Amino acid sequence: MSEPANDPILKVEDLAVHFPVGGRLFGGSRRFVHAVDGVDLELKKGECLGLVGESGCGKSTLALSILGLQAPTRGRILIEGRDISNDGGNRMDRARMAQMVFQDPYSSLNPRQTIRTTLEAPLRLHGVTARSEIEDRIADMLRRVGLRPDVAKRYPHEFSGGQRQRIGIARALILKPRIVVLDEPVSALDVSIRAQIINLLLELKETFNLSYIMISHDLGVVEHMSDRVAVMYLGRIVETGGWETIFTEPRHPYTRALIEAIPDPFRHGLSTKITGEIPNPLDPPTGCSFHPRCPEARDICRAPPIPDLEQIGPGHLARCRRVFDIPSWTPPAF
Ligand SMILES: Nc1ncnc2c1ncn2[C@@H]1O[C@H](COP(=O)(O)OP(=O)(O)OP(=O)(O)O)[C@@H](O)[C@H]1O
Repeated sequence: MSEPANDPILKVEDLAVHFPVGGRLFGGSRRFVHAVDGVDLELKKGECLGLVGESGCGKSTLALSILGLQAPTRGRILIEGRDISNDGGNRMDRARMAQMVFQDPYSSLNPRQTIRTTLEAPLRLHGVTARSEIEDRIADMLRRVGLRPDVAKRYPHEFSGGQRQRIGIARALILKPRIVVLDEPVSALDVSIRAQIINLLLELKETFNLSYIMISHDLGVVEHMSDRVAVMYLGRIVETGGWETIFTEPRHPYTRALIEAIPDPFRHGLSTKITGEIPNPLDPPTGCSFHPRCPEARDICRAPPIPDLEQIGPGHLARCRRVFDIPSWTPPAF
């Protein structure tokens, strides 16, 4: 993995996204889901940040805010130092800065459009109108993702899942964005071609000096791709650090449980399951929101307020009151 440069290309400061939901509390006040609740993070140039956590923890809402597709309730998003939190009028600029590769290559491409039309649309929208330039850029991008330029005249149904994901990657990169959000980019693909797509994404990151935010519930994929990892639970980051620190010395009991749940092929696909359900986000537990599922929870964990995200080592932060009291972690025996 290459050493990323130090400058942050993206800074997220105290970001919150609260969605109003049906029903009112006794007394008439509205109810809100706190999908993202006070997230701070930085993405350095050339870095891949893995964003992990179970379904419903707020990963997609955070990603959509970064892409400008979801207005924040509170906080700031700075791309290359510019606050873009509420500049909806600058969507065009934002599309040049940040793009997304979607999880499902089957539903993310329009079945009625040729690949050329799919790749041409963002170029035209951003003022590239000369036919020869459009042709050159489409052909170049298709080659970069490992496809022949003549596939441009074909339709999505003519391609396999892996080829469609290559087309999805070409669409995300055609405007030469600086940041790419990868939303579970290989989880819908055959296991046999996942490694090819992961390697392609790593190669393109170097070629175009991209910075990635990689969303996944699958820590196995994140381990391969990420320089740093942020673990989310119920709208908040509960642990963050370099990938090696997170995978070899996780300190938050939730991170440990996620790592222990990585399916291990040597154990015939068996893995430890995290016990209990994610709490109802409309009625979150007091104190540490993980305490009802945490094997290390004590009374102190149940008491308000919510624990802070505290530095526990170089570049390593965790949101756990018992972080220095709980036993050291032994990696699962493979
Ligand atoms: N538009 C919305 N209106 C109301 N609640 C929403 C909305 N979008 C998301 N939520 C809620 O916000 C919380 C976070 O959802 P989000 O989709 O961001 O989680 P996620 O971690 O990306 O999950 P997944 O991995 O399943 O995509 C969930 O409780 C979800 O039900």
